[in-house]
Amino acid sequence: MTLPTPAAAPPADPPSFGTRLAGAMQAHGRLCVGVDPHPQILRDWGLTQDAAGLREFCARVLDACAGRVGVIKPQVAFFERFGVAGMQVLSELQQQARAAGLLVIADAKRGDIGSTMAGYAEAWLSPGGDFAADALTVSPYLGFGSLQPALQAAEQHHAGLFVLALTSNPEGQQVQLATDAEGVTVAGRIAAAVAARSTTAEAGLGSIGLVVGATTAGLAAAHGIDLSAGRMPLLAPGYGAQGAGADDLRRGFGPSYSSQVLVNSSRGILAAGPDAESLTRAIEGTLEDLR
Ligand SMILES: O=c1ccn([C@@H]2O[C@H](COP(=O)(O)O)[C@@H](O)[C@H]2O)c(=O)[nH]1
Repeated sequence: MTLPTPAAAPPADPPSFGTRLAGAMQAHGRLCVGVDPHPQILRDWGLTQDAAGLREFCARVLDACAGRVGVIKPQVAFFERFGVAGMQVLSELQQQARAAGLLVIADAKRGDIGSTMAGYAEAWLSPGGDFAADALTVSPYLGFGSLQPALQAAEQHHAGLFVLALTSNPEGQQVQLATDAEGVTVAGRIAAAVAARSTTAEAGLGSIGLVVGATTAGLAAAHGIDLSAGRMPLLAPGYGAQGAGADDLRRGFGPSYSSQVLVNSSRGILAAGPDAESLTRAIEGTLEDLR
């Protein structure tokens, strides 16, 4: 008699992005290093303006980040400018970073009508895809509802989204602080919509968060925007090169700072390179400043 082969146990679901992010922040602090290979930074680092220069830049940044920070945020624009070869380097960076235990937030700021949004979500969030990331930045300015396919994909793939709410650039306020008939700002409506979607079922943080600038966080309270609802992760660019300091972050985010805020610094860290020791010192000094 042949015995039936026992059914293999289904693979366990990975923890949600919010759980992974909370763990990474607990282990390594609240710094996200921005991987922004600006033309000037490649020049300053003595690297060529091509895919080879880009690849060397990424290898050095990755070496400095692995084991020291929990999260990196490649700026897709600076890879895209080198065409297919640049995007190949981005794909390699994302895969190597994730294999080294870093979370990767792809800063691609995607946003389109729903049917097209599904294509973007598949490209950036499907596990096994060339550009698979832990989380993606998205723009809600075609209407929050247009992000529905990305919200679904994030849930299906245990990934995260950071929805632009109150961006770090001053020009953003013309749109983001405009008010509707009830006097509620556009950013406030987006924050409320994200908070309603944020799932905190596992531990710590939700998986759908907001981008709120380190330079603009103070405007949230001034305009009645609740950033603490739903324990949304808050990605805060604008620290360092754009002028905001740790005091601005603490004041601007108030009680949300200690539990929800992941601070991005790109040029502020990269300006210390290419010397590995100086890069490491910049990362460690920034981690200390943000503690
Ligand atoms: O509101 C936003 C959203 C995204 N960014 C991006 O973050 C980095 C900031 O770089 P720094 O060199 O630290 O200023 C960059 O990739 C931006 O595109 C942002 O600045 N503000």
